[in-house]
Amino acid sequence: MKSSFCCNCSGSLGFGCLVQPRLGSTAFPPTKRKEQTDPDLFSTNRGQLSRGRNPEPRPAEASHHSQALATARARPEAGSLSRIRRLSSSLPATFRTCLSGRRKHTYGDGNHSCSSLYMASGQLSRAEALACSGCRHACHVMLYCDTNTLLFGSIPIRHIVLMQMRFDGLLGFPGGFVNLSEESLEAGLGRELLEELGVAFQILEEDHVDSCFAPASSPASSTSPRLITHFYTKKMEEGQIRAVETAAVTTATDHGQEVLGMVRVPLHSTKGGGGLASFLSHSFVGNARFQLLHTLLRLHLVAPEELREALARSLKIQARASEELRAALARVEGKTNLPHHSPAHTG
Ligand SMILES: O=c1[nH]cnc2c1ncn2[C@H]1C[C@H](O)[C@@H](COP(=O)(O)OP(=O)(O)O)O1
Repeated sequence: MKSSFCCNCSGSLGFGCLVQPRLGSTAFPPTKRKEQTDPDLFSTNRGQLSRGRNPEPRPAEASHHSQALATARARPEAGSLSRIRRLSSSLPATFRTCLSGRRKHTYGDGNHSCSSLYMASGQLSRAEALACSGCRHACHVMLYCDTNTLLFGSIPIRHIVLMQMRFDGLLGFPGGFVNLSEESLEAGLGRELLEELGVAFQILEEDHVDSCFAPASSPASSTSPRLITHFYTKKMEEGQIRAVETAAVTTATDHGQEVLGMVRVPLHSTKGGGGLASFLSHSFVGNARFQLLHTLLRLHLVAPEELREALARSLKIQARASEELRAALARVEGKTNLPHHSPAHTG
């Protein structure tokens, strides 16, 4: 998570080493990603100006520019970056602040946000994201593999998907902030992965899935530069995933500090309604839950109907948890019915 480039890893695990031998890190080469895509529950309309299934009214003066921008985004090759910049400079001032990264983005009735005004769910193309000089950038990756392992000898696990428990108690993907003045998105992500997982990865541009304006973490953060999160996926072999899990607790410099542990996402459902539903009811950092859900569908790791069911159960689990928390808080505040606290036993 921090930018120090220290690694005290053990020897190579046989996938080739991408860092200095003295670092002795495990390393994984790039993999060619051939992932299927399809229309899904969480359509992101990547690279388009459409605002999804519930379009909001668009100010008339913006529509001409928006159409031109849409065309530029739709054809990301051949000078589109400069074209997007040129077009954005001709946008009304309120629209320009969106692209320049400052979070002052109210328009008209004040209810629209940069992401909802003319971008679907805050989604933006890679070129547009890179053109945002005033934005901060963070990259995260979902590492996953297929598996034949059976839980309790009968429940197929099907896929291993890695996330991590962060220092702040939230679930997220490995990765972190990237400094675009010093490194590319992928190089920065590789640096973060080395720190957090103790493994050198070569993440490629073709592993990039989407870029998105992050939701504001608090009202107080409304004046700070906007954060764009870039999301990647990387399919690996099961042995490589196991090696990552081992390195993450043995050689990663961030282990026990910024990263409290790697976790596998349970994709199955137990008879009692646990598994994926329980996992989804936990707290996630930023838009990590959305990234997970979208990717599970996009890669066909979970069927849409299974996911719907898990989400419905998840809401019930959360409602129950809210009740428990409210009751616990009432007990703590009222200091009634608390378990009797006795001095430590001395034996
Ligand atoms: O998994 C994630 N998905 C989307 N956004 C994320 C995720 N993890 C963190 N974030 C957001 C919120 C954080 O403030 C920034 C930076 O990420 P982080 O991993 O905390 O960065 P450092 O390791 O401290 O560089 O991105």
